[in-house]
Amino acid sequence: MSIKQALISVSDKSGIVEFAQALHKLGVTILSTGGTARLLRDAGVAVTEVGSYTGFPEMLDGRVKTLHPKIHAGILARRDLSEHVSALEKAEIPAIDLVVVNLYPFSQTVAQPDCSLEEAIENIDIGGPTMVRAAAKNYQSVAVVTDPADYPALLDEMKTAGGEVTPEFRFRLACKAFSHTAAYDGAISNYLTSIEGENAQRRTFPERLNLNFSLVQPLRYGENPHQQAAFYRDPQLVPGSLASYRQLQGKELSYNNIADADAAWECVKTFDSPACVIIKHANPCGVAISDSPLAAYKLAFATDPTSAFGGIIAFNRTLDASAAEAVMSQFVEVIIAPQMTDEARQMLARKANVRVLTVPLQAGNNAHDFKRVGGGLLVQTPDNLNVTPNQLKVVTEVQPTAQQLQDLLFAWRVAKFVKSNAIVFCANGRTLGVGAGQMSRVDSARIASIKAGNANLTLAGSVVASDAFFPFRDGLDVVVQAGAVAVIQPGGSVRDEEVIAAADEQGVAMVFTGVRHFRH
Ligand SMILES: NC(=O)c1ncn([C@@H]2O[C@H](COP(=O)(O)O)[C@@H](O)[C@H]2O)c1NC=O
Repeated sequence: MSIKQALISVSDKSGIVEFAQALHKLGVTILSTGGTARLLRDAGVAVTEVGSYTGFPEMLDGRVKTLHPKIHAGILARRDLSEHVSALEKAEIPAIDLVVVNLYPFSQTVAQPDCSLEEAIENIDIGGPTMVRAAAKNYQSVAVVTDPADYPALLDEMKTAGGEVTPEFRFRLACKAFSHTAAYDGAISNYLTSIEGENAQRRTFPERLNLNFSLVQPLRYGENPHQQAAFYRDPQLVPGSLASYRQLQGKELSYNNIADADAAWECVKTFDSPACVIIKHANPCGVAISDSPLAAYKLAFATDPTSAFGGIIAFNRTLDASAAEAVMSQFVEVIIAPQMTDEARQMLARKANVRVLTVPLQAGNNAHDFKRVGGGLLVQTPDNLNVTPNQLKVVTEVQPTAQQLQDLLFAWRVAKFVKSNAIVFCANGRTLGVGAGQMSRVDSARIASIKAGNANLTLAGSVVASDAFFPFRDGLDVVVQAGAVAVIQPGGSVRDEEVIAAADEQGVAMVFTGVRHFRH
């Protein structure tokens, strides 16, 4: 059936005038609430105010506007049931065929640091969700639009189908409407269960945590082929996050591709100089900074050419043709950069299967990290701490040189992205050997030095980072014997004295960060 009467009541008024004008041209009668009606009338659109339509003026500072049987019966009546149709006729209530509503901006209001509880409560929309839910429930007869982005598609449908909207489109709109009210109520619950005290102070973690993510795409499979998987993203896109990727070419991204691409992108983003990060199985197997993407790539690759095979490679600068050509000479699963030159894109296009992503280089962090455990969810704030040179404490007789200090900070940044226990040897802005994910720190130290040897890289004169303190001197002895002359670690072990003495005994410099970077 065609749309004859619409009710428009929106807080976000973007695009509403043009939309209402188009509806009016299509012969639709428009009902509207206070502010929306004023805006439409001023733009020359004929509207009937809800108060005069119901004969019941808005009251209680707008708390009651549309909450009236004439509105809700008009929305909820089933057009396929003669009893409903005749009940409307008997009560002289015209049907409402289209509901265009978006809600009071609750999330934006409570995001203000000085938002009071009273303000928050006043921004809980009551009449809006009631209409949205009514219209969505009755989607067989009513179309409901909660997102201005859907105005053009609705108009297109109406224009091509003589004022009608297809049942499929109405169903999709209804799904979106219920998701809209669910997210809205979730935000209210998160807020109310996180406040305490007279000043509505917010705790980081609400008593009820309502999460709201939207499907980007189902994935072919999960971590293994027998597992099903999908990728969801935060509807409030975090600036510069992997989820804002654009895929320029290549096969469909897999579950592991996305997880590794995230590790690569988060790591490469932390560097200011041109950097390249190569990830395998969630760990960096090569990281370097240099004066160009090509130079950084070559150094990163040389850390561990064997492991780099089939890696995920990220850059923090525009990928140019020379870097693209070099990367294409190895087997690579995913390439990520903020932009690509046209020449680089042509170069990459020669291997059509390689997945190529661009992600805007912006600073942004997830508010929370999540890890699922049996029957529960671990939630924490992200590890977005970066130590500065003045936070470092030299604990040995030998001081690090300026170059060593730079390399120690570089090694420390890399170690943050290596699974614990992490040991990272570096020199001159590049990794030389990475020991990752071992149950003992001393084994990680041995593995890192073995890997450097396998890649024909000398550790003589290198620096080394340990993501957490050395519990005994044995780990330190291994890295010093391998050639390290300066060490960065958090400190804080009960045996710090023993470890410092070991460093002094062997004439190496050691600095404490006072911060640990476990990563599991
Ligand atoms: N109280 C009601 O009956 C009611 N009916 C609609 N609203 C909301 O009022 C807003 C639009 O108001 P206005 O047209 O006055 O700018 C919309 O976000 C809509 O969801 C209401 N407001 C709050 O509950």
